[in-house]
Formats: sequence, structure tokens, C-alpha cells
Amino acid sequence: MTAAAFGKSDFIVVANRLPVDVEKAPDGTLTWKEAPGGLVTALKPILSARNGAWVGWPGAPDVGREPVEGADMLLVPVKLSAQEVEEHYEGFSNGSLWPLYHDVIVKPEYHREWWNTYVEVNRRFAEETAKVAAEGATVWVQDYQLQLVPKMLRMLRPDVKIGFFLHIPFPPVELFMQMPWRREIIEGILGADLVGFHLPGGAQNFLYLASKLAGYPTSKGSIGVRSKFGVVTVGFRSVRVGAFPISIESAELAATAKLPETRQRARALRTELGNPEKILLGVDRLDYTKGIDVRLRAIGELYKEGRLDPERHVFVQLATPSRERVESYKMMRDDIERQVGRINGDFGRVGSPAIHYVHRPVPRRELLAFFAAADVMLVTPLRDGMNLVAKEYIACRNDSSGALVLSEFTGAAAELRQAYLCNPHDLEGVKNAIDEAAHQEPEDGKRRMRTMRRQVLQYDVDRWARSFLQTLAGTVDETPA
Ligand SMILES: Nc1ncnc2c1ncn2[C@@H]1O[C@H](COP(=O)(O)OP(=O)(O)O)[C@@H](O)[C@H]1O
Ligand SMILES: O=P(O)(O)OC[C@H]1O[C@H](O[C@H]2O[C@H](CO)[C@@H](O)[C@H](O)[C@H]2O)[C@H](O)[C@@H](O)[C@@H]1O
Repeated sequence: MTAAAFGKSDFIVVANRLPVDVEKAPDGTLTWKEAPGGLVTALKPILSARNGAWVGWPGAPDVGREPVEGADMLLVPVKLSAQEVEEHYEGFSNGSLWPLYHDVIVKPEYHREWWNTYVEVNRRFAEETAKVAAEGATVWVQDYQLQLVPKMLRMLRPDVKIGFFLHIPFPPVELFMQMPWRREIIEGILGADLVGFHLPGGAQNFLYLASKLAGYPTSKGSIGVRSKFGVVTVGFRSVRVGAFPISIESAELAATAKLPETRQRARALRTELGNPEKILLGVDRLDYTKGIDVRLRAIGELYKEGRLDPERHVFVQLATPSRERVESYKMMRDDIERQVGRINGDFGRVGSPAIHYVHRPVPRRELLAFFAAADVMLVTPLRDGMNLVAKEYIACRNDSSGALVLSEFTGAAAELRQAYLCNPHDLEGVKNAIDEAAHQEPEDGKRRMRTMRRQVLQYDVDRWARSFLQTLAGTVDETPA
């Protein structure tokens, strides 16, 4: 008998999105479509393996409230009205928190109505979770859209064990203090038993704020040095805080990239691109944090200076549409498409552009064929929590060929030290990194790639989830008297 049959579950993931988008046809039938994004990519296999429940927004405003039986997990849709989507998802999550947590690359906006809706939607998620959680269940709350859920859920269901993981950077105190509702957010997260970040720096920022802003005693100086954890004492509870860098399904990706049909498709892509000497590739959600404009500017200048040849070095940018109703995203799309047009106008030929730009999500198999075909992968975010694309590319390089240009401002850069690392704010530095990667000695490239592959294959998403969940399972025993 499955947990779904009882309508209660022992293991629940709570995330802004369900791992599918649901579309309702006029006759009432539902169609399920794979949803893009690193969080979904990372957690789906773990839930399927554990027969758990996933509480989330189905991505369509008028889908019903009843739990829907998915393939092999219980999917619990949280219905959001169009106004709630506008004020919680587009507004407070992606117009206030996302830019604030990503170094204020665009100016965050703070509106009381957005905040009120954020509180209301977080409450709804907590209530739905409280309904489906079995006695003593483990609940894993994900990301910046739901930072108030841990505290709200604890008040509704003190029996459950709560983990919280932030997938984006947690900012330094100087930036976080801008947030008008800063104390409420820290208190909300502190409802968890275990709080995880990608990097020790995020954990340290959080510990500092818990102590300075909210006044809780914290243990100091141990993160990333002697032990992975810091501890915040909240009344009689201990909240552990640590770094758990996320990863991917490395072995599965490597195996799929090795399949004859993937390799054949990779060869076909090279032919379709006019058999260039080198394929350079970018794969991102169309987001201003990803530094797509930076790499376009660098490539344009490298063509101009003759360090790359548009006939021999083609660049493919695959860009998934994202958050298209948020103003800063609209402006960025226009800017990037103008840049692509200008570079192709200057350096392309009829029937053979220098830059191939696709503004659509690419099916998974096709994406892996692109990774297998690409000689140089460009990952140049101005700030990124982790960046799974960098790890996916490495997993797909079964013969250890290829080169990764990687921004120092990604979480992935902490692990992938053999990449061509660059500072995305230093255009000359980015150009040099691309130039070096495109002209690397094959043996040097293989040595670099082999080291990065060892890291990515060893530390996969399963290891990430197990390490977080095992640490969470230990939290109860460590509550001080
Ligand atoms: N154009 C695209 N087509 C298909 N999948 C994409 C595309 N762009 C990104 N993805 C996928 O979305 C995920 C992005 O994760 P990540 O790099 O961590 O950044 P984020 O979660 O911020 O978008 C990866 O699994 C990647 O393969
Ligand atoms: O749900 P969306 O608004 O479409 O956005 C997609 C996801 O983007 C963010 O991903 C982050 O998580 C990745 C995995 O940990 C990480 O590699 C990346 O650096 C982050 O940007 C976001 O955090 C998710 O909530 C979104 O679902």
C-alpha cells in the first residue's frame, strides 16, 4: 500500500513548483508537461525512489486542489490565483528576493502588497503540507519562494522534522539589511531543524544574521573548517546550518551521452552547423544573472580582433524562456536579441550565422547531444547559486575532451577548479578564458576534464540529498537540554 493510498506521506518535498506543469484543456482533461529548472532536475529521482509526496504550484492558475496521483509520487497541487502568481511568484519572489540575493544585479523592488501575498501563499503551502504529512514525517522545504513555511509548518505540526534548503546565494549582511521584512524571513527559516546552502559563505552569512539581527546565540567559526555545521539556538531548539553543494544525476547523464543515438545526433548537429572546427555552447534560462550578455560581448570582440574566426568557431546559445512577465526579464531579452542580431550582421554570412540563438526549451536528449557536440562550454553568470549546466556538460564528456569556461561567481566554481575560471565583470578576462579554452592543447584539456569528471561523477545528486537528509535525521538527538 502506498503513502498515496492513505493520503498521508512520511517524506514530503515542498517546492514552489510541482515537477510538472499542468495544462487544462477546455474539455477538462489535464496534460502534464515537464517543467524546466535545476531544482526539478535535482529532486525528481529522489522522490520517485522514496514514494514520497511533492507539494507545489502546478504552474496553471485554475487547476483543482485535490491531490493528483503522479507517475510514482503523490503530487499535491497548491492552487494560486492569477493575482497570487503575480504578487508571490513574479512580484516578491522574482522582483524582490531574486535580485536582492543575486548581488542586486537589477534593483529589487519592495512592495507591501507583494509581501502580504508572499505571507499568504507561504501560509497556504504550510497548511497543505500539514494536511498530507503523516505523524513524525520528514518535510524538506525548498528555496526562496517559501522561506516562511518552516516556521508556519512548525506551529501547525510540531511533530514533523523540517529541513530547508536555499538553492540561490544567501547574500551578505550589507545587502540583506535592505529587506524591509528581514527579521520575519530569518525567523521563518529558523523554523527548520536543518538549514542548507550550496556554499559555506551562504551559511556564514545566515548565521551572522541570526545572531546580529534576530539575537539568537550561534556557534561560530566551524563552517567549512573543522566541521560542516554551525548551530543557532532558538529557545529550546537547535537549528543546524551548513553547506550541501547540489549536483546532478551524473552517471545517468554520462550513460545517455554515450548511447549511439546521442552520439549520432551530436555528429548530425555538427554537420547542421556547417562542420565548424569548434562549437561553443551556452545553455541557460534567459535570466539576467546568467551573464549571457557578457559572453556575447566577449565573442563579438574576439571575432573582431581575429582571435576567433566566425567561419571556424560558431556559438550556439540555447535560452529557455523564463519569468517573461517580469519587466527586467523582458528588457534583458530585447537586449540579448539585439546583440545577437548585431554580431550576426557584422560577422555572419547568408545561410551561415556566427551565432545560433534558440529561444525555446530543448528536449533533454537533444540537450545532451549538444553537450556531447560542444568543444567549449560557456558558463558566465554574474552570480549563480550552483549552476547545474556546468556539471551536466562535464558528465557528458565521456572521452574527457572539451573545455569549460566558468564564472568564479557560480557555486560550481568552488568544485570545478580545473575549468577556465573567469571574472564575468572583467571582459578582457572572459575573452582570454574563451580564447584559451578554444585553443587548448588536447592533452592539457583532457587532464583538466578528467579531474572535473571525477568530482562530478563522485558527488552526484543522490549524494547531495542523502547527506542533507541523513544530517536532518540526526537533528532531534542533538537538541540541547
Ligand atoms: N534551453 C534549455 N533547454 C532545456 N533545458 C535547459 C535549457 N536551459 C537550461 N536547461 C536546464 O535547466 C537546468 C538549469 O539549472 P541551473 O543551471 O542550475 O540553473 P537554474 O536552475 O537557475 O535555471 C539544467 O538542468 C539545464 O539542463
Ligand atoms: O521556477 P523558475 O522560476 O522557472 O526557475 C527555475 C529554478 O531556478 C532556480 O534554480 C536554482 O537552483 C539550482 C539547483 O540548486 C541551482 O543550480 C541554480 O544556481 C539556482 O539558480 C531556483 O532556485 C529554483 O527555485 C527554480 O525552480
